[in-house]
Amino acid sequence: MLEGKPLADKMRPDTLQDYIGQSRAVGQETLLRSLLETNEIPSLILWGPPGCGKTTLAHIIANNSKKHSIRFVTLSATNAKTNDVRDVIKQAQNEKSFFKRKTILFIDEIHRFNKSQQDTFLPHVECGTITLIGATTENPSFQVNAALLSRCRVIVLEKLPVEAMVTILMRAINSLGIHVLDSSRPTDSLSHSSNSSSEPSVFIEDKAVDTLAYLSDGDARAGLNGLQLAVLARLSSRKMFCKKSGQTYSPSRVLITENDVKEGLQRSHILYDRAGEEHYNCISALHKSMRGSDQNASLYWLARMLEGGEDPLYVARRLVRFASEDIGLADPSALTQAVAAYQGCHFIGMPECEVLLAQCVVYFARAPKSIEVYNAYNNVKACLRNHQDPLPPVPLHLRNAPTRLMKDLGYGKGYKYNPMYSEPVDQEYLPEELRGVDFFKQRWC
Ligand SMILES: Nc1ncnc2c1ncn2[C@@H]1O[C@H](COP(=O)(O)OP(=O)(O)OP(=O)(O)O)[C@@H](O)[C@H]1O
Repeated sequence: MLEGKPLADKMRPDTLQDYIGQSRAVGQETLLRSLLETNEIPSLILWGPPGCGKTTLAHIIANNSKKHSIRFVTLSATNAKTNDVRDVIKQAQNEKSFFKRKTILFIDEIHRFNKSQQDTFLPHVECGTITLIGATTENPSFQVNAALLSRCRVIVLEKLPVEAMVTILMRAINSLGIHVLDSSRPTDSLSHSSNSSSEPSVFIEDKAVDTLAYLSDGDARAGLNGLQLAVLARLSSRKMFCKKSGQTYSPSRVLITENDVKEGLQRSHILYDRAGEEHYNCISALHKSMRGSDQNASLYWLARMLEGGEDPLYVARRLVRFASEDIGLADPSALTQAVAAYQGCHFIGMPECEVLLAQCVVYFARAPKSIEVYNAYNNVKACLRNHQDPLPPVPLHLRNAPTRLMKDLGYGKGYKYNPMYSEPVDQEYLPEELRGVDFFKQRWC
């Protein structure tokens, strides 16, 4: 549950029953609630502060619409182009005329579209080709075209109150299997709980939950991601190297305190999707920055991953690969550095191991680079894979001859044992048909 997507995305509710707070907008007696229940969705502008549930409400409407065969298309104004909007509208027109299917178009951060982009969908909202749902943190009176605004119902969502935040956090805490510790009975349940599994039991102080709910300032995403980072940070620093025994010791219980959640909250805006695209984008940026010998960029991408909750061992594994792939024989000790950094991370965990990785990353950015071995090895692989006939036999003189029969068959015959010669030995080591090839110079495709 803690791996992969940010917790806030995983906890996004699918139904109105699980949508907490916002009773003024979607409470039992509201017009919007009855429209949603009868699936008569008008064009809407959802206006509210970050993390209060605008996208979540759109997601609930989407879920409901799909049950009624209504298409739900999402675009984000941060990266969609006018042509993307035109494509959606064209398809909506086809769906409407050929299959009588309605289309709801959700535009996140609609205020980022300029006036002429917003004008693109105005006539199509007017004639009912699309139902528009726009989400914005900005006052729509200033950021949405007056003509478009007049065709949409504006729904004002409020900053989530502390009680709603507690409910949302508690739901996540329960689904993560975390136990809440009653601070009026200090460490009681912590010391009496038994745990036979290899996974540690995670506890959170009740006052840490209250503090997190309070400090999230009505932003459920910040609260949930802050919780996730606090738990991840505690779990990775759980492994301690026990100097006396020389072994890794992992306590079976982990306690999340008020300080942990405060720290998690401070970093919640940089939490990123550890299984998604961002994870691969960042590691690729790190790899390329080191390859380009840019020590500042290398450190930046490293910190962005670690601060975002990345597993330090994942980064360390990439460094081991980099040491050979990009530095290679230009500095063979790079591999030793990378393996040492990997082991160091394994012993001490986060946050202590971050400086080990930083040292290694800067070493690599500054190191001379050579892809000679990497290229040559790829050539050998290509040579083997492209070989049409059966692969050539191992030359007889290179074969081992542990039995009499093998000796009689000529195994090892004529082999020149190099240490016996004071001069370079003239001897072939490749199969006959490859004599003279140079994998370091020739290129195999
Ligand atoms: N009212 C709510 N009930 C339950 N969970 C909520 C609610 N509002 C937000 N959340 C949780 O917070 C996460 C973030 O909310 P959401 O993406 O809907 O915010 P938003 O208002 O669209 O924010 P932004 O403007 O930053 O995009 C959701 O994935 C969900 O887990």
